[in-house]
Amino acid sequence: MASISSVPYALDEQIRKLIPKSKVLVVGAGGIGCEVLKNLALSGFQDIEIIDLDTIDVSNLNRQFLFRKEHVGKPKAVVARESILSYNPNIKIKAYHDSVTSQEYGINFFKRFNLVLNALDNRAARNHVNRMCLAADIPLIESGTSGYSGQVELIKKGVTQCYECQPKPPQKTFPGCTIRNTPSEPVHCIVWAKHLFNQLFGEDDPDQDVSPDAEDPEAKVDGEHSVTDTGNLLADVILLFLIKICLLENLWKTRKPPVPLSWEEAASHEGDATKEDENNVRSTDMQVWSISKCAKVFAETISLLNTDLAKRNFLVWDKDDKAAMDFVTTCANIRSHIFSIPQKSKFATKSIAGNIIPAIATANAIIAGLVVLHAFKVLAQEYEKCPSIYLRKKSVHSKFILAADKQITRANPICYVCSPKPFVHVFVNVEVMTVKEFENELLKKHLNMVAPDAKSGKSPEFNETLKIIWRGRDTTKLQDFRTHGGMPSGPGPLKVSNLQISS
Ligand SMILES: Nc1ncnc2c1ncn2[C@@H]1O[C@H](COP(=O)(O)OP(=O)(O)OP(=O)(O)O)[C@@H](O)[C@H]1O
Ligand SMILES: [Zn+2]
Repeated sequence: MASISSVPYALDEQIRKLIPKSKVLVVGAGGIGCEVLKNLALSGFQDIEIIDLDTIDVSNLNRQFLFRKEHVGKPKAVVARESILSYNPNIKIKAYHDSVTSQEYGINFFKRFNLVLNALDNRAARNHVNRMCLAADIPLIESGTSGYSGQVELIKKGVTQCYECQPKPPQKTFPGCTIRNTPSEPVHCIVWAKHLFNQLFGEDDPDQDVSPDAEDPEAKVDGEHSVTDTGNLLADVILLFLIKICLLENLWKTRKPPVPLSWEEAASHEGDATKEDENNVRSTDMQVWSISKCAKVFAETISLLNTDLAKRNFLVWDKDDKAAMDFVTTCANIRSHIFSIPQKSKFATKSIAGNIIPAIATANAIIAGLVVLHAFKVLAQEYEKCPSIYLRKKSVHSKFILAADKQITRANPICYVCSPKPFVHVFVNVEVMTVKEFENELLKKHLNMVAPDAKSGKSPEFNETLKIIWRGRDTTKLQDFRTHGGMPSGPGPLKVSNLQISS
């Protein structure tokens, strides 16, 4: 038998020497983040920082194994740090309970690390870290899972493509807080309605709790507010979820608050219904129902589902079951109306509801393992050995669940984020677009421009370099925007020196 000293090391000497000297930032301590942190600790990293904005929810416990029942309600980053220290008390590890998009975490914050590992669940935060790492020239390993699928990708300025080099399909998963507290799109209300169906009629699943999340760092509730027991399921549902959400005052400082809707109002309200047209021969499933119709169908469906439930232990949601689909359509539309979100037809709701994807612990573990294997190569600056790797469900065509690109993917030369001369050509109708809309719709929503170092005043390039060419038009409004438009120090890494606006 070979003695321990003769067993070869899994990692070569160069990497073994680099690991304890490297400083790593992990962004997100959720499903992938917990696995990544454990892998880092067990492979000898000595200097780690973690940032996560969320607190621990019961629904996280089945896969975010650094957290236990007694940690529910506590900040993920703080508890993750404590759990990692129990693996190895000698690690230097710092936790931030905050959003990585906050102005405190600007370019200078990122420059302190040798490597950044993303373990996030939303595109806005990913875009932000992408830009920060490009600006600070720090390698970033980007990762994500969606059900049984996943992906790991290296982003290194001047070597690989960046997170924003290619347009991405619409996002399919949503942060829990958005579903429970701050829906802004029809899909958020549809996911919520589906979870509510399971909570009322299905098997108990803490992952699908629809109660407003008072632990959301954006929210704050003063005291406990109990809801009177009306003995009426419909009224209970509306009261319980609406009163609570309206009480989370801090959520509504910068957003339009939800407007509670009583049962009486709902029964007579028309809402955003498709205009009734006597010549309209389209099926009712293709039309957006009025709120009064939603309320009527909702009440009928509840009684049907209750009768069904009396015969079985629980009901299983199925998009092809009429009552289940009527419940989700009407419930999602009533919630959308309350939150001033456009309503959807039953047909559109069905296609969205059929596409909702569960989180799979094993997929997170596999992806996190690959993240840390990539990290070793990045520390040795072997970037060419880090092509993107994809995890996918076993298919009839291939017995492999992992596939890697043949080589690293180079940057898109016209990427407006990472190309050496970023260029954005925007067409706007100056007769209708206001400066505020320009800022909110174009700069923030589409181009995702924020001012990360505004507080520290360390990224003044936006005002200096933004030149808007306003062909033959009155520029007064846009000059106002440049000087007082609320973007004091600009988008940090995204230089828009030759942004052109054409009417
Ligand atoms: N802007 C941000 N700054 C810091 N952390 C963030 C930010 N956006 C998201 N996160 C964190 O990224 C993590 C992503 O993990 P994960 O996808 O497992 O989400 P989750 O909310 O814990 O689980 P689920 O969405 O499945 O309920 C979460 O812990 C979330 O709080
Ligand atoms: Zn790019």
